[in-house]
Formats: sequence, C-alpha cells, structure tokens
Amino acid sequence: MRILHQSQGFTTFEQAFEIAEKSNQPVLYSKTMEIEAIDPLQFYEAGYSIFNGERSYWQDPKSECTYAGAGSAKTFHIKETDRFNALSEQWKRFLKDAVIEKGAVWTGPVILGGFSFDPEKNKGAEWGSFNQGHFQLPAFMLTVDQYGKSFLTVNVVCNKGEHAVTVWNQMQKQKAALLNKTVNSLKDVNVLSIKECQPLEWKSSLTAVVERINRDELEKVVLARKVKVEFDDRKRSDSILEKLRDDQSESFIFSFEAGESCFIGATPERLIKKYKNKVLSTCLAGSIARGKTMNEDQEFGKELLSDEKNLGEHEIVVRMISQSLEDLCSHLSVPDQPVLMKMRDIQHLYTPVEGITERDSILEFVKKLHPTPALGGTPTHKAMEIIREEEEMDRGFYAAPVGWLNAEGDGEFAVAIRSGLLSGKHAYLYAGCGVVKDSDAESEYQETLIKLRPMVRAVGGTIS
Ligand SMILES: C=C(O[C@H]1C=CC=C(C(=O)O)[C@@H]1O)C(=O)O
Ligand SMILES: [Mg+2]
Repeated sequence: MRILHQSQGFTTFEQAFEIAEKSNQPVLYSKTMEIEAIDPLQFYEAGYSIFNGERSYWQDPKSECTYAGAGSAKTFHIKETDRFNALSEQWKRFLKDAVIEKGAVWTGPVILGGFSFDPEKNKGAEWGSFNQGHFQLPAFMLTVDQYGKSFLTVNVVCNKGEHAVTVWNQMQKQKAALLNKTVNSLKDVNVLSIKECQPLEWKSSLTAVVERINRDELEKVVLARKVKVEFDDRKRSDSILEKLRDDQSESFIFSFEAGESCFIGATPERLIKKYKNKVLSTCLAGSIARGKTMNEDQEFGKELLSDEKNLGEHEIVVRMISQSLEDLCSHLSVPDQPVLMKMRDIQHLYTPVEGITERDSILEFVKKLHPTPALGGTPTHKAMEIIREEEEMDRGFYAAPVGWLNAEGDGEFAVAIRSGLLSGKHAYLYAGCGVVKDSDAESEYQETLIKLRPMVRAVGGTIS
C-alpha cells in the first residue's frame, strides 16, 4: 500500500494529469503555499546540491518582491532572432491548460531570465549556454514579499503516461530536502588575475567614434568593454550574490544559472515594470563619481546636474523612452528635470517615466524599448551597427533585458549592466559608457572603471 497524505493539492494535481492524458499535451500544475519566513539567499544556497545549474535569483531595489528559484520545471531556450515574441508565444501556449492554485500577488507560475543584447552579433563561445533568450520556470520558487512573508510555489509539468502518485512523492521528497537543508559556509576561491581586454584599442575606437558623431553620422552610441577574471577554482554565484546584496541594495540583484554558466549582476537601471494597467520605466544615463567627503559628494552631484555633456547623454534616453511608451500607453507622465541616483561607487542622472496602458504583456514593452540609448544609442539602427563593428567582444546578455514575467503578463525587467558571466574558472565583467560629441576617451575609460568596481569587488578582486 502506498501512503500518501492526500490534500486538496493532490486532487488538483491528479486533475492536471487527467487533462494531460486527454489532451496528449504536457500540463502545468502550479501550487503556492505560505511557509515560514526564509532568507531567499539561504533558499538559493540550499538548492545548490540538488539543483546546481538550474537556480535563479531576483531582487528589486525596494525588496517589494524577491524570487529565488531552484530546479527547472521548464526551461525556455529561445533561439529565434525575434526573441521577445518567441518567448511570449511559447509562454502563452505552455500555460493554456495549466492548473494553478495561486496564493498571493507575486506568486504562481513565474519565469525568470534574460535575452541577448543583439541577436545579429556573432556569438562568443563563452555565451554558448544562453541562446537568444534563456528563461526558467523554477520547480520550486520562493517569493518573499515587501512585508517579509514567504511563499513557496511548486511547479510540475504533468505528462501523459506518467503516474501522478510517483511524481507527487518525488516532488514532496525534493521539497523536504530543499527546505530542511542546512547550508555550509562556502569555500574560499581566490582571484589569480584580472585582465582588461584591449583597453588601448578600446580608447582609440572610442575616439574614432566621436569623430563619426562630429560628422553627424549619429548622435550617441554606448561602447562597452570587458574584463576577464581568473580564479583558482570555480567561483560560486552564491558568494557573489551575498556581496552584491550587502553593497548594492539600491540595485536589482539577479543571478541566472544555465548549466555550467551563470549570468549575475546588480543593475540600477529598470527597463520596465508592469502591474495590471500601470507601467514604470526609468531613464538612467549620465554619470559622475561619488565624492570622498559629504561636501565633495554634493559638489559632484551639483556638477552632474548642470553638466551639458551628461545632460545631453541623459536627454536622448528620456526622449526615446517617452516616445516609445507613448505608442503603448494612454497616459504618460515625464518629469521635466532629472534628479540624482546615488550608488556606492557612482551617481547618475535619473528620470522616472510612468504610464497607464491597456496592453496585456510586459514583453510588448520590452520589445519596443530595447535597446534604449542608455545601452545602444541613437539612431538605434546606426548605433547597433557601430557597436557590432567596433566592439571586439560579444555582449551576450550584458546590457540586455533581464527579469521576470508571470501568467498574467505582468513582471519587471531591468537592463543588465554592472554584470558578469561566470564560466568555469573565469568571470567576464562588462561596462560601457554613453559616447556623445563631447566625449573624451580617457574620461570615458575612467567612467567604465568606476562602473566595473562593484562586480570586481563582488568576485573578490580590486581594480584601480
Ligand atoms: C552602459 C552602462 O551604463 C549606462 C547606464 C547609466 C549611465 C551611463 C553613462 O553615463 O554612460 C550608461 O548609459 C554600464 O554601466 O555598463
Ligand atoms: Mg556616461
């Protein structure tokens, strides 16, 4: 005799199998329950032994909603160039017959992941696991809401021919293992070297691009570069997340594992947030260092707020984002002036843009907005051409949309700057800067150094 603690959960679980049996299609079963409060990072770490390579993490700056995912009920490997529509269609199709017992607002089936920056760029070998889009529906997803309440969503794909009791028992076993796991302290991994990839070539290419801007070929382009870090062993994303959480609480903190690789970072830049009919985007461009004293910091802030070069860099982003959102929103509110956003190492010009919309899916907004001139340039097409020509590297998911999406089409995406790729005993860290007519190669280079600092520090290194 099989002993099974049959609950309401099991009855609906069986229903999902019945639907799968009849339709001959996989059917998602998704159930959420409130659980004892748990630190999402502890949950992420607990997932390591069973689900290494299939974990995800997302935290917004206000910790309104934090997700930690362990295991994959379904991975969406997006290969199509039109990656936003491809994911949208696959997600809708996948949810068609789903049986969902949703508990609270940020729970239920949620996919987490990101897209490539530019599908037309030749793929770098280090980005091999990520395709044009990589999203995971976690088998076990922890949600921690703004009040600190914790919810566990369990997602199972039910297939024709499978035995409901067997699948249920296996899921219960994994759940118990995950929630009861004690986490050991992480082994120290040392940085052997940090190498800036072709910094001199990057500076000369930037100077050449400024000349093209002065010849009116385009108005702005963001040029990025890469730093390669070597460790004496594999660096675990858990320890990096821990540092980013301590250091970068004003940022979106994310980690997406794809087998042996992991894309991880702490970005201050929201692309779009959608909840029901409300959307919010933020324009972030124009930068200056933090001061060493409070006085100096305020002076730097004032200087940034009145600096023509930086205001120009910023205004181009506000213009493009406002125009793009106008097409998708019935009402839009755009402040006249930027304000400062201060992070540990850097301060930026910041303009929030809010709108009201009738559109169903956040992916429509992602498609319309990416790449904004904070990461691409303007005119977009010309800027992308120049990035393809001038940058020696493949950006992969750097500077591209990363985030999450739920069954209602709501979600939040940020642009993945201040980020890096973990691959084997290496990490590749990225930073870029907005190049405009008044740009100077040396100061743009210095700006990228500042932007690299949080990730270099988080992997255990230093950079000047
Ligand atoms: C492209 C990056 O930053 C963008 C976001 C904020 C400020 C920027 C700037 O001032 O150049 C960039 O547009 C990066 O950090 O890699
Ligand atoms: Mg700049």
